[in-house]
Amino acid sequence: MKRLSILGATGSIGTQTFDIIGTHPEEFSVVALSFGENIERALPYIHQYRPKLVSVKNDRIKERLRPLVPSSVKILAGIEGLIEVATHPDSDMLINAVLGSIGLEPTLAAIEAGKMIGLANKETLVTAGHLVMERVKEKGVTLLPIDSEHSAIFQSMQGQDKKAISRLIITASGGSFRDLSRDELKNVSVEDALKHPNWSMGAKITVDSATLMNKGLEVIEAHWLFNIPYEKIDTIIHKESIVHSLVEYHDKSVIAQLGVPSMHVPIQYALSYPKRLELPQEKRLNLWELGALHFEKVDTERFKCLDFAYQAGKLGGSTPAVLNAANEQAVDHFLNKRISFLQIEDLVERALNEHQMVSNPTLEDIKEIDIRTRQQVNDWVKSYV
Ligand SMILES: NC(=O)C1=CN([C@@H]2O[C@H](COP(=O)(O)OP(=O)(O)OC[C@H]3O[C@@H](n4cnc5c(N)ncnc54)[C@H](OP(=O)(O)O)[C@@H]3O)[C@@H](O)[C@H]2O)C=CC1
Ligand SMILES: CC(=O)[C@@H](O)[C@H](O)COP(=O)(O)O
Ligand SMILES: [Mn+2]
Repeated sequence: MKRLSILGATGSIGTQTFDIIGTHPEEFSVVALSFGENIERALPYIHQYRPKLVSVKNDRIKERLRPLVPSSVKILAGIEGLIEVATHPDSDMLINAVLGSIGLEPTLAAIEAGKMIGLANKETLVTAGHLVMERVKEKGVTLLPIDSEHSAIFQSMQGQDKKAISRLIITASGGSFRDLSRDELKNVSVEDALKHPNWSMGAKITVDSATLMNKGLEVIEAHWLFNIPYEKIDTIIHKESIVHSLVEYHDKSVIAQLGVPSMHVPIQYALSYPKRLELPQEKRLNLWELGALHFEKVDTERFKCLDFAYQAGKLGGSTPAVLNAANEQAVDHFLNKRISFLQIEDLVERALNEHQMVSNPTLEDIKEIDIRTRQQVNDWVKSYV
């Protein structure tokens, strides 16, 4: 029985993690979980799995939750709570599915506590990949990808000679606006941005998918996870999201992982690794139903964020943390209808241009840069209106 801590339990990844736990109750239990504000969604999980510890976004939510759960459940709030969930002494593995750079510190704390980690929170590696991977190595901790592309790459590397990898090829659906012209992108709505063609995900990552920033974040995530230079990481548009990513080897052999677009598969693989459990509720991939799979080059003229991410990744130091913070804040403004879709990339570009890079940032540097960048973006947005 693997005992789990889950951050972001009420989100898209969090709830699909519970689907897997529910499918294999003999394999997994939940000792601690966190969520933000969605008490209604969290309550059934708390009552069914009886975690010892629950953490919420703030004291207001904590007070609302207290009378609704058994007194034996300890309730915490804020970043301290996330860290306690991530490092709970009774847990074997952390599933980090919280949204945003707030996920970094709990990941680092879990590594220090020697926990196995299933990582959906890509912001952890984007903001501080150098710190995270150094500690992973030193502590000998197992860090397993949940992001579908990284799970595909990881699966395509099993049993292979890692030194013989010549290229990673990360597939991108192209997002909600894949076929729109630059001119048409000027006036797209939030509602349209949230209509992802293939995946049902949280709002922020769905917008990132539409700007192609998600692919940019994934390039940086792959660089750190697999220790591959940026020059050897390619991206390609694949509108069906069936080939989840590919690994090319020196002998030009290319190994890929395929499947219907469902996060159940990578979540379960991380949970059960190195075992493969049955996944009866998931659809089979019948290629004959699709007939054809399509691939095309990414148009970085129409979607600038992917290039920004490559540039930030290559510059390194504190630059990816700025990219991420500016993007998180800009997407939040877009979702709240304060800025237009293309202003997301303007704000990210401006933040990158104004940043004085710190070459080997500490956790404290990164936290400070994250706060400062968000403030800058907020000030710029205020000046727009
Ligand atoms: N969704 C997907 O298919 C994929 C997601 N990912 C990554 O996984 C992560 C989660 O994404 P997704 O599940 O889509 O996001 P969601 O927005 O669906 O869920 C986010 C979760 O984080 C919680 N949360 C948000 N802010 C806070 C906070 N300040 N304190 C505590 N908890 C908080 C939310 O709580 P509440 O809602 O209760 O407020 C919710 O449980 C992201 O890093 C994303 O990039 C990666 C690959 C695929
Ligand atoms: C499911 C998943 O892993 C997402 O990150 C997905 O990749 C988003 O799709 P695109 O960014 O390719 O549109
Ligand atoms: Mn992904």
